[in-house]
Amino acid sequence: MTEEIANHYRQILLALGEDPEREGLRDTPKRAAKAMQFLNRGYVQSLEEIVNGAVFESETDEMVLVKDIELYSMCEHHLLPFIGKCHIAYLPSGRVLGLSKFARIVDMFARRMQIQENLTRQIAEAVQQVTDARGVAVVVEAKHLCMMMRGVEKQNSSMTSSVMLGAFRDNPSTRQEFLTLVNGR
Ligand SMILES: Nc1nc2c(ncn2[C@@H]2O[C@H](COP(=O)(O)OP(=O)(O)OP(=O)(O)O)[C@@H](O)[C@H]2O)c(=O)[nH]1
Ligand SMILES: [Zn+2]
Repeated sequence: MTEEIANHYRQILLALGEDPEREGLRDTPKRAAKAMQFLNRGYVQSLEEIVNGAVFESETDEMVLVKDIELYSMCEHHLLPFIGKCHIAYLPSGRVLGLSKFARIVDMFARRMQIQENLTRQIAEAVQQVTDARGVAVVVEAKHLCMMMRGVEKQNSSMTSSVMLGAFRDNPSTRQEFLTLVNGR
């Protein structure tokens, strides 16, 4: 599979007028293929595998917030990166999720071709699924290279997307508490 992707990169370089056999580019198709596979490895992961049973019984029913999870994803329209942060909160109902697993869930969905809105929803639904929480809130803030280095060329714009499930959707004070915690840096 790496070899097949590398062959396509070789064709792209040729079509761009480059010489894929020149010294600096000789290994580039293979490197680029490996990099692209890495950036899309989320397709070959499953939620069960990454959570790996790290869901623990707990009496707590207070909001848990994991803030500033770094996020690197690929815009499915331009195959260019978008880069940002993800904040996840949930209201446990008898079970809590291992802390590192939030970052792993973010990565599993970010390492695919995405648009930010779908990524945000997939993260929220996965956390809901594994914790069976009373509510889940996810905010993603990201900068899209497709808007920065090409197209409209806006260097300072960023996009914020959110998904609120359960109590975060139904209860304005729960939602407000979350937004205050996220914005209070
Ligand atoms: N909603 C949303 N739009 C995105 C995301 N990533 C890229 N886009 C947008 O997808 C749109 C694709 O628009 P098109 O007009 O088909 O493509 P284009 O001609 O390359 O558009 P420009 O970027 O405006 O030059 C653009 O407006 C992008 O800014 C994302 O995560 N969410
Ligand atoms: Zn794009």
